[in-house]
Amino acid sequence: MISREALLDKKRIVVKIGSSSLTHPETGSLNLEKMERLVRILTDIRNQGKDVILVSSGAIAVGRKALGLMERPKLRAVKQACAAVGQARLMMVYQKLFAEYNQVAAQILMTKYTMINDISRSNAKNTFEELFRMGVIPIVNENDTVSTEELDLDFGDNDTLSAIVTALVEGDLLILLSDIDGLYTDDPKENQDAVLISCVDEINEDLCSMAKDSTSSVGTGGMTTKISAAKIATASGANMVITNGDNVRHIYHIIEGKEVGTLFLAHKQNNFNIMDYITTKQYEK
Ligand SMILES: Nc1ncnc2c1ncn2[C@@H]1O[C@H](COP(=O)(O)OP(=O)(O)O)[C@@H](O)[C@H]1O
Ligand SMILES: N[C@@H](CCC(=O)OP(=O)(O)O)C(=O)O
Repeated sequence: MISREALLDKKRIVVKIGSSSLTHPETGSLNLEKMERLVRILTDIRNQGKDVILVSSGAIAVGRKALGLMERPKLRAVKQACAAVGQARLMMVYQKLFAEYNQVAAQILMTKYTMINDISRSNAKNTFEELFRMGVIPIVNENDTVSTEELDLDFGDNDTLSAIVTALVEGDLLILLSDIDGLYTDDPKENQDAVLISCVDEINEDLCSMAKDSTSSVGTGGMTTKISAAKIATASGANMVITNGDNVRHIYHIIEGKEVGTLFLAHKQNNFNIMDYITTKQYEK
């Protein structure tokens, strides 16, 4: 068994939480108790002297709920309108919760264009660094309201975005909080014989074929996008863990080197270039 001691003393940690972990499945409303525990733990980790980033989904789910839409929106303009309403509400809740612990939080909304353009990418990196110096916890999401799917200029999912952010800030640990314990040999919702994989050393085709899309009404990408995220994060030099967001204390357990979820081991590529992982029709021209 591979020791997880390598996860001890990680200095720069990115935590991503998905919409299905943030909301109650029965009603689609925010799970405030879970958010409260998450905020408390992130603040505590920040208090230990670590740099922390939260990548939070939920803008569309929260906006949808606020606007009373029963179905997941399909039309882009409706999705983008939901995100405009939901992002503001989400940040209002985060700001209130972080303020209870006297922790300053910031909002960073990114699009793929932020990464493609050298100046915006450099500005984003400098902003993250400055926020770390100031002891602030940045809360990141895709700028869904203006992201442009037509030109493949959107990330589309926050698993990939969180890995790109990890690479950008040279983070050393990415934790994906999901609605499931980790990567299984198949989607456990479809296959009862699926078995949890504890550690992944190499992301090969066999592994990719185990990861399926999401079947939830709020989640995006399922395990497919988490594998894409793992490729980026591990190549950039970060370890990545997928774990169940139901128990946010898993964040502590992971940092303590305990066996939780699925660990993807870092394999830093010497010539790692983040742009190799950001493909758009426009960029390829
Ligand atoms: N091999 C697999 N192992 C685990 N979960 C899988 C697998 N393939 C597909 N899934 C699905 O991925 C879902 C988690 O992704 P998603 O719905 O996007 O939520 P989130 O963004 O909150 O993580 C699981 O609930 C599960 O149904
Ligand atoms: N940016 C979108 C979420 C995109 C996404 O990847 O969602 P999820 O699968 O819930 O992490 C939003 O805030 O609604």
